[in-house]
Amino acid sequence: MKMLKIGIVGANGYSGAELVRLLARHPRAQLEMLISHRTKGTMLTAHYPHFQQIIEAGLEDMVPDEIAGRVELLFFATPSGVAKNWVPRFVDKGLKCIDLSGDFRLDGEAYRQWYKREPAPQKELDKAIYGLSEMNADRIKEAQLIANPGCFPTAALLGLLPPVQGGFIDTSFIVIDGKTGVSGAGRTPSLGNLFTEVNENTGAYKVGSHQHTPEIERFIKAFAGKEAKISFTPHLIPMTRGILCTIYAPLAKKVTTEDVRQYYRKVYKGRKFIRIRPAGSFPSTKEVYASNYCDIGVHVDERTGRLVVISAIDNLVKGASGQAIQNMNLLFGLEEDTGLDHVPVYP
Ligand SMILES: NC(=O)C1=CN([C@@H]2O[C@H](COP(=O)(O)OP(=O)(O)OC[C@H]3O[C@@H](n4cnc5c(N)ncnc54)[C@H](OP(=O)(O)O)[C@@H]3O)[C@@H](O)[C@H]2O)C=CC1
Ligand SMILES: CC(=O)N[C@@H](CCC(=O)OP(=O)(O)O)C(=O)O
Repeated sequence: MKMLKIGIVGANGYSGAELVRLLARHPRAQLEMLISHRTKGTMLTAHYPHFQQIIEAGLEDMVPDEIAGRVELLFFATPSGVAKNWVPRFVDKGLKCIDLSGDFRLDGEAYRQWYKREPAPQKELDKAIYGLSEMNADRIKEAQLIANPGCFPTAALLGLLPPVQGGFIDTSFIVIDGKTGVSGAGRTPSLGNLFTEVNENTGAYKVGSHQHTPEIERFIKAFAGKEAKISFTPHLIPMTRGILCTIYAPLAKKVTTEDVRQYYRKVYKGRKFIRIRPAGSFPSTKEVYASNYCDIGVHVDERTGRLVVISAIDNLVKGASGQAIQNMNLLFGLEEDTGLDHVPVYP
């Protein structure tokens, strides 16, 4: 069996280490190069002893010519602003790249506005295919460069797109209340992620200015053909993993909860990682913990004339590294769930 030679840039960050964890048991993946920045030259197990006797590899420096000779697929699990500088030279050499950051998800002008830095070259932005696996599989299969979706956009779009596509809701007034675990902020230390700041505490952040707002609006338009105006507010929750989005939108026609639920089932028929909850059941983050599932519950509120959608994912798996591997599987003609068929960890 031919193994895929894989490199991971940012292998000692949380999403990089999650790629390592999942790929270590992927039947077609060979972890050929683990690359980092400040920690290059050290062993991965020096940072993550849980990999002892499983992945005993060193963290290497970013040397483009060497990488191009050793790997055929390169994941970037680096902060936004890094991949855009490196991806062009790998794409030119024919490598396939999957970027977990926001560098290739927006058009240049929106990136400049929301990320406050210069965008990637237009040639690469034009090449990038948005990796929302359940909605874009045909294009992902043909891609050379995949822009892996953000964690909140994954939960929000998988929850929102079916009722937008079905014409069930008015897209001019969508409210998304997002909640995230602290691992979403990565392993690089910061004041706001100290135990004392986060424990027994909950608050909103980046109100009206979160970089995932234009990403969600852009891909509602791309996948459902509708202009949308969303109000998205993220909240930091004292838990390690998980994203829960509670979405409210005015109904555009008279429907029952069962009508809407049946429509979701039709849209996601055959999609292994989407679980539509039965009547009266709504997801929580623990029910998808450490798995690639996205669980969705829906409710038509007849009193207010609004649709309420609740979607839950694990931010590091379906919200980042799991979906990136799902896209790798699509890209290399493998079954979509290869190496990802994990049962959620509960409790
Ligand atoms: N955490 C999450 O839940 C999610 C993360 N993402 C995205 O994934 C990316 C990584 O996030 P996360 O894992 O949380 O971040 P971390 O802070 O945990 O890790 C960042 C990694 O990037 C490396 N790095 C930093 N700067 C450079 C550079 N200039 N060149 C090469 N490597 C560099 C670091 O290496 P070193 O430590 O050696 O300097 C480290 O390995 C981000 O773009 C994030 O937005 C997307 C969805 C969800
Ligand atoms: C808890 C926390 O801080 N989460 C991060 C997750 C976003 C992320 O990972 O950034 P990009 O998708 O834009 O690359 C945030 O809300 O900014």
